[in-house]
Amino acid sequence: MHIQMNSYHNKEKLILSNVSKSYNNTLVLEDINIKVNEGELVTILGPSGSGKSTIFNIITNLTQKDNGSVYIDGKISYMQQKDLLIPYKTIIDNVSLPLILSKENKKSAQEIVRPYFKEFGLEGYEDKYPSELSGGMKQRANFLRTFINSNDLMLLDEPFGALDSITKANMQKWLLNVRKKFNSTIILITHDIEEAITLSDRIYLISQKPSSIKAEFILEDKHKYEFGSNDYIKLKKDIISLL
Ligand SMILES: Nc1ncnc2c1ncn2[C@@H]1O[C@H](COP(=O)(O)OP(=O)(O)OP(=O)(O)O)[C@@H](O)[C@H]1O
Repeated sequence: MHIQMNSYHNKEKLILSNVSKSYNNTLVLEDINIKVNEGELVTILGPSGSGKSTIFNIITNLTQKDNGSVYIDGKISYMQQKDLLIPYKTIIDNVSLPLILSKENKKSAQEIVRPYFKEFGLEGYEDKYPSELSGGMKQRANFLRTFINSNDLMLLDEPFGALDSITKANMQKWLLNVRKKFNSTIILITHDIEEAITLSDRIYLISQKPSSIKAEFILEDKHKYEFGSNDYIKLKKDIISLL
């Protein structure tokens, strides 16, 4: 079980140095440099096809890099873009899966995950099936399963991409609260500029073909970037001008 409640130490949890990748002789990622500190929420922001998922696949070893190095301190969990809930298993069984895979018996796995259902807005849905949940709830269940696997270093690929704008806004607020409570380290992929500004401590802007990091934005004083503030509008303009 890897749920941790760390305090912020400014310790590096992930470093990608000069990572490059080609597919069929086409350079997709060129000299990617990314650093993530403990307790940070860092966003990789870029257009579709710019290689964002490939970065996550390299971090998790699903894809081999051609060059560069990857340093990881801790246990990674990965929430991929697609909904991976198993349709014929209940929500509690879906969420328990990482523990069962690490040899926990079903009953004790359920005892471990059950207390989190309230915090994740899933209370009362333990014994339902994925098809009985709304899109937002399914994503919270997906997120809880990822969190149960490890909240040490969470990789979230477009976690709210498929949601309507109201559900998305609620989920963003909810993620910020959960993240503050558990001090998780999170790297999140998005192509949504507003989402990146709302959620991030830091944003890496990735350009296209071949993809490299075009800019890094540090949002030191988060409350200055509240929706519609001068800093928010200026940052959005700066990002758009670079895309
Ligand atoms: N296994 C693969 N074989 C060949 N090409 C691939 C493979 N995986 C990704 N690519 C190509 O690499 C590029 C980057 O893909 P990737 O999925 O990483 O982008 P992305 O930024 O995550 O896009 P999206 O936001 O649409 O998911 C694309 O041009 C894609 O077609």
